[in-house]
Amino acid sequence: MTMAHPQQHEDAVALSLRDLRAGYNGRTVLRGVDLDVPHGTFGAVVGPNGSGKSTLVKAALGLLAATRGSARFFGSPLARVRSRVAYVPQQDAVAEDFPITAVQVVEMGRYPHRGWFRRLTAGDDVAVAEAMEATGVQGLANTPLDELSGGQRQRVFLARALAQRADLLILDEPFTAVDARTEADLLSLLERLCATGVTVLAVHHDLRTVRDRFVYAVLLAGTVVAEGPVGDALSADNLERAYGIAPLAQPATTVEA
Ligand SMILES: Nc1ncnc2c1ncn2[C@@H]1O[C@H](COP(=O)(O)OP(=O)(O)OP(=O)(O)O)[C@@H](O)[C@H]1O
Repeated sequence: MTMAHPQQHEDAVALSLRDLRAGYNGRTVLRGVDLDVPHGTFGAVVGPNGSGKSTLVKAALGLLAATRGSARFFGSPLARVRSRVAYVPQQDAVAEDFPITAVQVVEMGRYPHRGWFRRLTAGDDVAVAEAMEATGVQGLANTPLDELSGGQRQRVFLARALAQRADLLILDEPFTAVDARTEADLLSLLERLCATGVTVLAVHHDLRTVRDRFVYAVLLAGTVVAEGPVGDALSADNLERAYGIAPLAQPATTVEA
């Protein structure tokens, strides 16, 4: 029997996972995942390559069927609160030959509020324009997606999530294709969003950035090794348990996870 989600004030916990298990083709890659991501936190999911970070995100969002366990968002199944949860997929998951312009991608962020077949309102147009400005892609509005660089595309998908004005933003490796300056800009943007009460949960491989900039971390290695305030979750002991080495003690500035 799976553990029940504890009675929570619906806005205290943005994402709650209980005994989540998921995998591919009969192979389990994630098991026994219990997690409570506090609402309003700036959170990262870290762990070695293949530790199940993307799998966790996809299973939580129902993009991959969990083989056991459950996920709740703000105390409810995702279907009940879909407009409150935005997702920025890993860029290699985005079809490059999708015949669509940048602004059309960002407008998709409004569909959870409007439905697919309703015209966008003036309010939707404002949300789209603000999101494109915040991510610096307003000049690319009419450029086809397949003509954008990887970094530009990443900004456009972040703009789509911002346009949704969701309460929880889940991002899978949002900084992989962007340069250091853009990463710093986007991190600041996410921090500002967080300061307005939005929960951010980003899969991120750079442990130093996570330690320096994030507040909350989930450390994964096929299951949750640690979860909580960054300083506690990423303790030397926990990192050693997850990575088999003490990554932050290494001289390199980043550790691929
Ligand atoms: N579509 C898929 N089909 C089969 N196996 C998969 C699939 N996606 C991921 N896997 C496997 O599941 C395991 C976990 O993958 P996942 O992408 O969740 O790891 P990750 O922690 O996000 O890795 P990385 O840091 O390399 O992005 C890996 O062994 C991977 O090979």
